[in-house]
Amino acid sequence: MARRDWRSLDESDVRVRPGRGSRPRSKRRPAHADARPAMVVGVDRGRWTCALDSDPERLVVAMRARELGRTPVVVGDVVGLVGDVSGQPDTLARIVRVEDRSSVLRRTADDTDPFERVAVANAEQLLIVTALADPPPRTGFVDRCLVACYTGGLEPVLCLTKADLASPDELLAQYADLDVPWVVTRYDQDSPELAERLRGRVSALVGHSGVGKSTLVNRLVPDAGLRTAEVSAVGKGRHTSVSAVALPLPGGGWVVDTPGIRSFGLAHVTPDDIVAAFPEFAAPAEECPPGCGHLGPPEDPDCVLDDVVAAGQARPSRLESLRRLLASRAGVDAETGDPT
Ligand SMILES: Nc1nc2c(ncn2[C@@H]2O[C@H](COP(=O)(O)OP(=O)(O)OP(=O)(O)O)[C@@H](O)[C@H]2O)c(=O)[nH]1
Ligand SMILES: [Zn+2]
Repeated sequence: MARRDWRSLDESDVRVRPGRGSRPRSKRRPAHADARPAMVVGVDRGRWTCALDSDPERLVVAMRARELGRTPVVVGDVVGLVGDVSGQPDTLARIVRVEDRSSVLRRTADDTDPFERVAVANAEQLLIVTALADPPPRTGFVDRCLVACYTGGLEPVLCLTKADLASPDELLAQYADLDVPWVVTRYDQDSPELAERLRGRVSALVGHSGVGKSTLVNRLVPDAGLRTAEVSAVGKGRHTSVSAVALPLPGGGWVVDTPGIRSFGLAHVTPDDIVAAFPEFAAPAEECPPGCGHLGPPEDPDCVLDDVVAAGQARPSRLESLRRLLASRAGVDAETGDPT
């Protein structure tokens, strides 16, 4: 990446002209110092739709510059653009740099692509959309989302829909020990609380089919369908599965819808990555035998985390929650034993 090259310059790259003042001049200037910052809001077959200065009204279509090499560029990425950034029809800018990411969500490997790839970059929070009924909540799915958040650097938020059909109390009780923020919604009412939580931030949304995610997005983003068509293949009559699309919120901020993403890739996540999200267990876990999965007996009979609870240094329910997440990483629903 151009920016890395520039950062890695050392004294030998700087030439001081003798007798001409003391201003050092670098032999190589940072490539494309004039590149304009933009956020990627949609990706479709070798074309990236970007919002110049993160302004949803200034969309620019870009291709990747050859110098980027294989650096992946995904929705949410902050990129540097050069060339024609007018956004006029049939113009094409070039992406010359991708800024470091503050968070990542990986999609699971599937039949068409055996690798877990980053699907969304730089989202601050993940809205885990789950219906309270019809379809019934799947805690295995929620748990996998939580693990993806803890290891990808996002704040999780439980978004419980269809509150007109069932009470959230039972589900919330299961997550009380994890201190996950939550909002409850229903399609016949606005949720000022949710709007407030999303305002000015980049939030990814994930949920199974039928939980009411489209209903939610349509309520939050005026012209959501039109916007989606604009930045994806949908409007061109192609039937490609859209990986992710960033939609602007009227009050500022973005929601990143993730159609086609059913779950997140956790194959790269280790048990210790998950334990790190539990401060009271993270340090003691270092005393566990090498390779301990921290599940406790019978899988991990010498795991010390049980001792932490026995010594009164952590609540038993916290260890239960931690172990439920550890089990979800393995792709097995802790409740039903079914694959998630
Ligand atoms: N009772 C009730 N039904 C709802 C609510 N929100 C959505 N629904 C209904 O649930 C069904 C699914 O809603 P969608 O918004 O299409 O769900 P989705 O998650 O986007 O599902 P896909 O489009 O399949 O991805 C529709 O029939 C909605 O009318 C709600 O708050 N209460
Ligand atoms: Zn252990």
